[in-house]
Amino acid sequence: MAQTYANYINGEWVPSQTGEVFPSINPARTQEVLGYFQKSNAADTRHAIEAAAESFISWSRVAAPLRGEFLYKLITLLEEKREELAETITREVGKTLKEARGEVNKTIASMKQLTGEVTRLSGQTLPSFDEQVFAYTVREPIGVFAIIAPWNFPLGIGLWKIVPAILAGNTVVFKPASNTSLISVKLVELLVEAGVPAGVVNLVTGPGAVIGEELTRNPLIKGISFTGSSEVGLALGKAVGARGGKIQAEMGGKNPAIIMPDADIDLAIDCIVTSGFLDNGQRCTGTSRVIVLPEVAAEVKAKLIARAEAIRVGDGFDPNSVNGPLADEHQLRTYLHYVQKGIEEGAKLECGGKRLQGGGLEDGYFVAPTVFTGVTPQMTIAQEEIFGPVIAVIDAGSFEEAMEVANQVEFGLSSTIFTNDLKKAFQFVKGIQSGVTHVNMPSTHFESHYPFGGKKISGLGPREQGESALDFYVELKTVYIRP
Ligand SMILES: NC(=O)C1=CN([C@@H]2O[C@H](COP(=O)(O)OP(=O)(O)OC[C@H]3O[C@@H](n4cnc5c(N)ncnc54)[C@H](OP(=O)(O)O)[C@@H]3O)[C@@H](O)[C@H]2O)C=CC1
Ligand SMILES: O=C(O)CCC(=O)C(=O)O
Repeated sequence: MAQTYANYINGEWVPSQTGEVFPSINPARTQEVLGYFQKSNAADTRHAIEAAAESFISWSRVAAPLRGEFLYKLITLLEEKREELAETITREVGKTLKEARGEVNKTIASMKQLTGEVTRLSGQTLPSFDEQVFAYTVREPIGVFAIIAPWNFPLGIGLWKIVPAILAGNTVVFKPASNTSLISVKLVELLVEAGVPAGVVNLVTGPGAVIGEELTRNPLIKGISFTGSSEVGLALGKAVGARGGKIQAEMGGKNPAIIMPDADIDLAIDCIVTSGFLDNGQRCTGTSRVIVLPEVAAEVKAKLIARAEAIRVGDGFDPNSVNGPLADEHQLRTYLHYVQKGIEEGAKLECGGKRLQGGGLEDGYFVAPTVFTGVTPQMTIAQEEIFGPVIAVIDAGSFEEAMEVANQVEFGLSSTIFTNDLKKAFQFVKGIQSGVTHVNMPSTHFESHYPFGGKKISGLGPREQGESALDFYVELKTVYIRP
């Protein structure tokens, strides 16, 4: 019988007032329950919010450099438990062990980047018009923040939201994605072991809509940092904004890759396979549209299809697997829905497009990497985020048309172009409507010391990561002093 895990409120592991639990399962073997978690309600959420509000009084008064002390211990713990954490991620999300190790490594890099931030909580001093007046700005903590994290990078995204929030002197209520509750409990255990005081980080597991409603309505919550679907993120932004709260939402993408006639095609294909198919395309920065110029269209299509067909899908612990299963049944249904949509709307299904169930894959959410050609920019599979291993290849007659197609979506997170023409590369960088962009690189490439976030419906609020990481969690105070 799998273990039952509690919520973490005010420094104690406590059950939900509902008395109910829900399972988190292994998407590679759906009968395997990894643990049972609290099915929390509004009252549990209020309990966590009130504990966080009480702790804010003392935590916000701790000198900023001292608040950062826990981070050194946290990094050591992440390094010591690297393999155990990666294995938990593979077991719960389905991604291969190699990808899971990559997530842990990126998380450590991101935490290292944040170590100096508490001593860089700088303001400005500017000369006043009055020579008797000394004026400056300070950055102050705000109160309790809600952290709502997704399942695709449960350790990384959870920590790169929680840690800046508390470094800045705030306290948090953390609501992880339900299907990654186990790794999220482990994440909170690490913060506790690293010495984060009681009440500073509070964990509430359970249904997003129920917990989300209380987090959105409760005036003690000063802001919400969210990563997930645009549908939920935009709704949260509207609701929390209506009562004067803050929102930072990192949402979906429909990221284009343009392939120019002069591109190194093999490099382009390598990058697109990495960014579009690995992790089953379950990345907000994943390439889902390949826009190709006529001179190289046939070569690109043939090579992309061959590479998609060669991807080996299996349990994430099998060293021969390149892709594991999709994260859950919802993802499987979404994938099958969009495949059907693509066929119905007249795109040509070149490969994949189906659930894989033979040879030991019977009991998991395994699917085949999928390529559609003959896709037009208006088709649903060219417009909506699929978040699965599906690439839509769109033909464009010229660079100008390719740019138009690339920008003809509601999303604006990441993008890439493959070309050796410097002029075209700069034209692309200038004209593309995305928060992150690349030249001759995968659209998923990401380094935690640069700001990260999207334009259009891909992002709301200040950027995460880099030197902007704490911006969302502080307010400026302007001080004028006449001694
Ligand atoms: N930008 C990104 O990195 C991500 C994008 N997505 C996109 O979203 C699609 C659906 O995935 P899904 O996991 O359902 O995404 P959601 O946006 O529904 O979930 C993301 C997080 O929000 C929580 N949540 C759900 N509903 C609410 C609500 N009403 N109020 C507050 N919080 C809520 C979820 O909790 P719970 O798990 O309990 O529902 C989870 O913690 C994917 O197919 C993909 O397109 C998904 C994940 C990450
Ligand atoms: O690449 C990463 O580390 C995670 C970025 C992210 O949030 C995503 O692509 O979903």
